[in-house]
Amino acid sequence: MTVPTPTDPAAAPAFGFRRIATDGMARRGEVTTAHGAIRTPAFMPVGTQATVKTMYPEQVRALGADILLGNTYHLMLRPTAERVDRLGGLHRFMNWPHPILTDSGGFQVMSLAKLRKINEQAVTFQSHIDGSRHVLSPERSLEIQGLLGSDIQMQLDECVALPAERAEIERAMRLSLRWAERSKAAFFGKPGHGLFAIVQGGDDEALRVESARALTAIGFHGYAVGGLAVGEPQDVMLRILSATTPELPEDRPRYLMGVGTPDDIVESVGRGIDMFDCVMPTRAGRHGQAFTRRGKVNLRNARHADDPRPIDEESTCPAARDYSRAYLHHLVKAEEALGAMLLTWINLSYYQDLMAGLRAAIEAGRFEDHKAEVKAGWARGDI
Ligand SMILES: Nc1nc2cc3nc(NCCc4ccc(C(=O)O)cc4)[nH]c3cc2c(=O)[nH]1
Repeated sequence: MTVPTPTDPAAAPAFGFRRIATDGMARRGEVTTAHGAIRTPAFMPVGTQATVKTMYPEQVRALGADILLGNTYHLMLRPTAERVDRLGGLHRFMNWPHPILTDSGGFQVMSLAKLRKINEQAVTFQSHIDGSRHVLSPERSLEIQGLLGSDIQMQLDECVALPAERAEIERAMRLSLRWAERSKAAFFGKPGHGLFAIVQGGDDEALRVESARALTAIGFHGYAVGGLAVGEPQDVMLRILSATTPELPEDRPRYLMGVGTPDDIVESVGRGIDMFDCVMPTRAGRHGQAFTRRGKVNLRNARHADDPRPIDEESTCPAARDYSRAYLHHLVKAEEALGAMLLTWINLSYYQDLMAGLRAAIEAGRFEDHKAEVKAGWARGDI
């Protein structure tokens, strides 16, 4: 790997987080990175294979996204981190000159790879693409994320699906703690680049508190809550958040991995979470589903076949304002690519509008009122 030449410290701002306002547990903040600032609460569109599927990066930026998520697992297999590095890094490669967070690969290995084995040293697995064998250690994961040029790098961890035996949850949580120590020791830390630890502990509050306190004692630029959105009901996720976020430093960003629905996001912001990522808006868009201020709309449903109304005439998003439901229904039924493009645009625009509304409400000290207004919109049902 090319040894990362430390950029001129004066050139890149230090990695940082500042709280602008708080309202109960909800926080309005800003993360600063080498590639720009992130307004929080923030939603990160998922760009797994160096693209937010069906979207131009300029479009993603225009709808208000400050940061994208990339995946170590996918990019190490194809086109490989070394090739992306030779081509100038992930920002250059995908023409996204703004912040990028990369997941460390552990979760994707467990959900995608074949013949995977985990031990103290590393995860070994076979590529789901061509069956080639790979080893992912805490150190190799950060080497890959450094080659990609990721602004926020995640520690390698072990996430267990729920429900699970307490002994299994504890084993994985402790392994993740030891891997957090190794990650901190291995992190190069170019100016403006941060390393986030990941809290594990399943649905066990005591293990979650132990993990959060231990990671805080080690010290990281930010803290993710992992091991959720893995099949547990929303009330379990929220109970775990309520037990975990108070144990994390108030002056560092908190990132809830893989979450979630608009309701998950609103409830989690109210429990002190600052950053989110989820494939839901993009994947649902490719499957004919639209997220709107008045809830979800399934454009595959025949009831839309003659409906001339746009999805949301008040939206600033051209895809939500300038195209009829009848047309979207037609495109989806005909499996036309434009259907996936327009619905992905609609969904990401809605998620960014949701985040912008939450940020403004926290600044105005009216988070609870705004939460009630947003939920009332979803309940209207006249979509
Ligand atoms: N390193 C690391 N990464 C994670 C990613 C996650 N992603 C999730 N959940 C995604 C849930 C998910 C999956 C699919 C869809 C859809 O098809 O719409 C929506 C949500 N939970 C997650 C937990 C972890 C974790 O502990 N550690």
